[in-house]
Amino acid sequence: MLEIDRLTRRFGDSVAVDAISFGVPGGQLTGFVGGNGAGKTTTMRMIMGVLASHGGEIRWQGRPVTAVDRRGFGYMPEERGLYPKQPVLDQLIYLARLQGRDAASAKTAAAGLLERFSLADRSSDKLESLSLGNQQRVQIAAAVIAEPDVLILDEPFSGLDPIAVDSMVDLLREYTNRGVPVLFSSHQLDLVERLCDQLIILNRGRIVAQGTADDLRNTGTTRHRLVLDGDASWLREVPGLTVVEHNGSSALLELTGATTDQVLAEALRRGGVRELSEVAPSISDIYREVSA
Ligand SMILES: Nc1ncnc2c1ncn2[C@@H]1O[C@H](COP(=O)(O)OP(=O)(O)OP(=O)(O)O)[C@@H](O)[C@H]1O
Repeated sequence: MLEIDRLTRRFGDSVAVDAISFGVPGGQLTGFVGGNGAGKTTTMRMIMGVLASHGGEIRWQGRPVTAVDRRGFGYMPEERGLYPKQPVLDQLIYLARLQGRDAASAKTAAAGLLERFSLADRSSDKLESLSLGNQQRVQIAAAVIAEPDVLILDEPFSGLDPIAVDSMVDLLREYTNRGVPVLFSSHQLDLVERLCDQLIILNRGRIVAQGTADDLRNTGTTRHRLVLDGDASWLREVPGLTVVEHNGSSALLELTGATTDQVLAEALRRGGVRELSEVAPSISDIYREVSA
């Protein structure tokens, strides 16, 4: 378990990360979401020790993390970090050797990862000659080449095509199945909702929501879909509800005082009702609610 305890970082007078606490349990995929400038990258940099913290503690397996522990952490930084002018395979072999592998096993591991990401035929090409998505795949390979104990990935899915997203997902699952804690940031909320065991939503340096997707959905506002025979625009005049969306005979409602029975009775009085159903909030809805 990786534990973040009241972690804080300032830049000048502004507090980029404000005493945040959360755990990244082994075997779980934890998604880190938040708008631009929310503090995700800053937090990940502090976890990796590439940026000093101004307060709080990071613990790995119950004690303060050390430089030696961090050598076993795989990291994909936001600024990426491989050499554009070096051949892809050589860079991965170099990284594997830095982790103490012998030449033969470093080459096997590097070639295996390139194969897995369908890049075997680009092994001797310079990184910069690959498309951005393929460069991204190599960066991911670099983060996992040493078979890390912890994985910290800053936007690993950005720029990936759907096939590459699937191989990335398989890879992350492989690590969580081995018991590795995985923390990744993303702006792709649908993906985060689908994948993560736990979500952490950050806003202006603070955690504003945390839990499983179901936990978060339960805290969000439930809405109602009402589909009528005729036009639904009269709903805008009804007290005790807000029309969130209106399209012809269909409306998405937030009840702010009115009950479903009252809405149904009024709708029936005005004509036919085809549907009245509860709509659970999506993670995007919750994200908007807590980040407002
Ligand atoms: N080196 C730095 N010097 C000054 N301010 C910084 C520095 N790094 C980050 N910040 C500030 O800290 C805040 C958090 O930035 P951070 O990059 O951690 O956000 P983020 O959640 O990763 O955003 P994004 O989704 O845009 O990558 C921002 O206000 C940013 O401007």
